[in-house]
Amino acid sequence: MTLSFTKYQGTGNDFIMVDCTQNSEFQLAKEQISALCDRRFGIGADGVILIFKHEKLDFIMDYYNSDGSKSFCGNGARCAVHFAHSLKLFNDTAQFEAIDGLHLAAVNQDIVSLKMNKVDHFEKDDTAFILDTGSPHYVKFVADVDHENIVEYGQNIRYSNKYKKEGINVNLVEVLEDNHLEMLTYERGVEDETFSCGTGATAVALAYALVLDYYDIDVRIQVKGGELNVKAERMEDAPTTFDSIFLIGPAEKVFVGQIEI
Ligand SMILES: N[C@@H](CCC[C@H](N)C(=O)O)C(=O)O
Repeated sequence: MTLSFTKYQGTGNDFIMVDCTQNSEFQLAKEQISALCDRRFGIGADGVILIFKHEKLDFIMDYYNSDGSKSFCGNGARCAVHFAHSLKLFNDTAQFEAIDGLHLAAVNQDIVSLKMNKVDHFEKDDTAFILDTGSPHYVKFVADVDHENIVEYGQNIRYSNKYKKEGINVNLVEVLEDNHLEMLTYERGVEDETFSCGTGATAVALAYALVLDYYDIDVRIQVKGGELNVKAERMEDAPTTFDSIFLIGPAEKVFVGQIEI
């Protein structure tokens, strides 16, 4: 069978998009997803996203990591919104369903602003923060990310007894200046460093607010593939709760193609 796809990237986190709006039964096996994402023998990507029609909303986003596992992906969602916009599934603002529930988003040229779901608790693991921003994240502040080996560090945490069953995404973050951070991410499901992680950037921004006791959050975050912006509000009467969380950044169509699967 010939599969038509569109390749996207959002700050270097890259995805294979498949328009399934005319084929609600379409699915890919785990082995097919891994083969498509393979950077030597396939198209190459961190994940695959299937876009389906929704009865009431603008679309459904079905995200798969490169190993075929499912989760929510913030950068993938921003790219999916840009792709759905190019398919004319909505005008300026979108409402769509993903694995973690409903999301709102807006497109302005190549910048996509994505509303993330409320985060109402966090945990500490020694000095690291554990937050679920649609996918689970381990956030550790370090003095200088340039001196860190994120793959080695990430694998040690992700495959530790505590996390090996469910897996966790691991982020190392350096504070460059007030409200300006730099981060590295090791992603479960890709099992490697990625150039960016949207749910990770969101977790990092919330952890930063917890450390500095900030309530009005507006943070710029340098990732390997560019820059993301996270805005959020921390509730004065419930300080472990964050709402009105927005992940903002570029999403770019890279190429279109067809491949035999
Ligand atoms: N790159 C993503 C996160 C993708 C999901 C993650 N690998 C997991 O399995 O939890 C993002 O931009 O959020």
